[in-house]
Amino acid sequence: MEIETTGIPGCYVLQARLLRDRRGSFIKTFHTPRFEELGLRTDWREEYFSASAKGVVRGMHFQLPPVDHAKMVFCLTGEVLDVVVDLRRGSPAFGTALGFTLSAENGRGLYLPTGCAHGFVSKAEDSGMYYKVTSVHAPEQDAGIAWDSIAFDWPVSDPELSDRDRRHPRFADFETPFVFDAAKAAQ
Ligand SMILES: Cc1cn([C@H]2C[C@H](O)[C@@H](COP(=O)(O)OP(=O)(O)O[C@H]3O[C@@H](C)C(=O)[C@@H](O)[C@H]3O)O2)c(=O)[nH]c1=O
Repeated sequence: MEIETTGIPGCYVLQARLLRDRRGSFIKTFHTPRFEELGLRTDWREEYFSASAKGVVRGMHFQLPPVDHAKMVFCLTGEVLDVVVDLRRGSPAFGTALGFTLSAENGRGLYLPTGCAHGFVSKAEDSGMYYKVTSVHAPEQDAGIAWDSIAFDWPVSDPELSDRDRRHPRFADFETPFVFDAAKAAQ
C-alpha cells in the first residue's frame, strides 16, 4: 500500500498493490502495521458495502461530532467518481471539493479524515463501494450537504438520489462544527 497526498490535508489516495494471475486479481485494502507507519487511523469500528447503478449519486455524507469518523473507501466492482469536500473551519482547503476515479481495475481507495464529506457518482452499471469507519452508525448524527451545492463539476445533472440526499442543506447554509487541527489532519 502506498499513499498519495491530495489537495485536502489528511485526505489520501490509497494505492493498493494489485496482484494478478490467471485466476483474476488480489488486492489488500488494509494492513494495520502499514497504516500505523503512514500515520493513518486503524481503529475501525464498522464496515459495510453498497451497490449502485450507473448514474446514481450518493452523498455528500459525514457523521457529526461527537460521533464523527474517519473513513476509508474502495470500489470493488464497476467504477465511481469519488468526491470529497473539506468541511473543517480553518483548513487551507476549506470548501475544496476533489474527485478521484476509483475502480477495481485501478486498485485505488481513499482515506478521509474526520471533517470531510464524502459522496460519489457511479460510472458503471454496478459499482460496489466498500467502507470502513471509525465510529458506529448513529442515525441522529448521520448528516449531509447537498451534492449539487459544492464546487464540483459533476458529470451528471439529474442523477438518481435517495430521498434523504434530496433534503440535505446546501454547503453555503451549513454551519460546520468541524475545526481544522494541522497536528491531527489525518485523524
Ligand atoms: C450508512 C448506514 C446506513 N444504514 C441504513 C440507513 C438506511 O436505511 C440504509 C441506507 O443508508 P443510506 O441511504 O445512508 O446509504 P448510503 O447513501 O449508501 O450511505 C453511504 O453513502 C456514502 C456516500 C458514504 O460515504 C457512506 O459512509 C454512507 O453514508 O442503511 C445503516 O444501518 N448503517 C449505516 O452505517
